[in-house]
Amino acid sequence: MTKSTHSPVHVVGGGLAGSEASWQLAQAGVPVILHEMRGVRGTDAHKGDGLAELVCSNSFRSDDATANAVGVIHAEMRLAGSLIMACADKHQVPAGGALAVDRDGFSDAVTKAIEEHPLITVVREEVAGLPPADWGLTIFATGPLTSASLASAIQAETGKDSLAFFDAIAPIVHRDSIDMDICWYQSRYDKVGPGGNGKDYINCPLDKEQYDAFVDALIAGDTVGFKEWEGTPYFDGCLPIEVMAERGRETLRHGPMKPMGLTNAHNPTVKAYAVVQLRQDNALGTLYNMVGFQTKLKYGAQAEIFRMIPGLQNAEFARLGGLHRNTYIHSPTLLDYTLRLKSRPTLRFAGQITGCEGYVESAAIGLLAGRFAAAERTGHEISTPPATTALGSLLNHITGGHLVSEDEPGKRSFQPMNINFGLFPELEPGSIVKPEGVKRFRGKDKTIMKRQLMARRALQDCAHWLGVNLPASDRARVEVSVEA
Ligand SMILES: Cc1cc2nc3c(=O)[nH]c(=O)nc-3n(C[C@H](O)[C@H](O)[C@H](O)COP(=O)(O)OP(=O)(O)OC[C@H]3O[C@@H](n4cnc5c(N)ncnc54)[C@H](O)[C@@H]3O)c2cc1C
Repeated sequence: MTKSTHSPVHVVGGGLAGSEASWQLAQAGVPVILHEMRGVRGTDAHKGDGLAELVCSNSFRSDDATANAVGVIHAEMRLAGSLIMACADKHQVPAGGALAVDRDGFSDAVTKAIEEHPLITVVREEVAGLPPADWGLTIFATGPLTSASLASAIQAETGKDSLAFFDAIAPIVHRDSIDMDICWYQSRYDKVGPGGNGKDYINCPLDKEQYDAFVDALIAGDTVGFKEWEGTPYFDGCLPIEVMAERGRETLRHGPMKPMGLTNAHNPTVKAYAVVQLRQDNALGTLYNMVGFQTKLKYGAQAEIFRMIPGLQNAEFARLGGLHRNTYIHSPTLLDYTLRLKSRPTLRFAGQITGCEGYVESAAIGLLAGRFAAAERTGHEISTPPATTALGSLLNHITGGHLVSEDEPGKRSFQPMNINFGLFPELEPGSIVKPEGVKRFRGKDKTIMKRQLMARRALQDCAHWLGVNLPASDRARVEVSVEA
């Protein structure tokens, strides 16, 4: 390892995040020792030894940087010199508007670039505990399938409740798609919690007929099974909603759908038979999660069944529910804004273990962790991305943009999340205006324009942050055009 006067940064895990973090460090002139256990020890999902192996689908999802949050984060990562995006672009296979890759070609390209970089040394070994003090700056990017011994060591450092082994994810809905002519704001028994005002929840009322139809649909809905190695992690407070429905018709009415302590603001004299509650999910108030609605229903079935709930008939889901094996830390309480562990600031976390979700998001957080560690190692001030960018929005979600809820003090309200426009700050009031010459400017057109404006703002702010010019390529296009 030559040509650098800096001491190395250690990166643990050579997946999407660890490879990207290593690349960013090395490109900034900082030597890296990358520890990857595959080669000596496998995981339950990876098949080979290549770096950045895609464990399931070969898609990086939408590549539309003009109106899709995933496309925007692709474009921002390209601006920041991402290795993962460069290799994905080089090994792209046809997939309509999505960016899909030849998985072996992609992983081989990442492995070659990392192994041939003069400042990176790859060591094939399991890191079974927290590093010795002489390692200095270290990034943990060991992913959703972090080895058991390392997970125990992280848990010992961060506390029993700070590491989750399963996602128990309730669906998250864009607030502006909820019909407030049917729903109303109210906390159960008007309870005022810390920072609340007695109106912290959105409530959706069901009468008996609607409730019965909903329970029937849940019981009949298609579900996804657990993989053999995942086990069946049902534990108290985390039963899938369809399993509760199967246990008895009234179970939900006495559980997550209980109507007690709530009065329908639109119809105060009629008591709802059951109520679905949604709780604010991000500090911006743009996203709401369906309380207690973790589920193993297939995605298509979820959207259809949850839109049966009065007020959610047009619901747009920022993410659907699930229950999966996934190791992740409670980042909002554990990490600072530059992804450092507060209790031990020489350690950073990156990738899915921080509570982001998806290949692209994991690589994006790896990119940030690598840049932050490089700045720290080279004695520069750490520059964080503006909150208006996709990178900044995701970082904000991970490190603190969530809410600590009233009745679940803190811990469980942080859920892994894909990038989506609900994580972006709202536009300036008055930004969305009917284009000249357009006769009908419907709600759908406004939503499209909002996304386009958020995408444009993100790319411009990201280019400014990085000190680069936006390329004139289609991918980084920022024009706004609303079709009516
Ligand atoms: C079964 C499954 C399917 C998924 N499918 C998709 C999908 O289709 N699309 C999508 O966008 N996302 C998917 N994900 C989610 C997620 O985006 C990916 O898991 C992604 O690879 C996460 O990137 P990462 O770099 O954080 O972790 P990984 O890519 O998993 O990389 C972590 C690396 O750390 C290594 N490691 C672990 N412990 C140690 C240790 N103690 N010492 C040294 N090395 C260690 C592992 O071998 C691995 O190479 C899936 C996740 C799982 C578990």
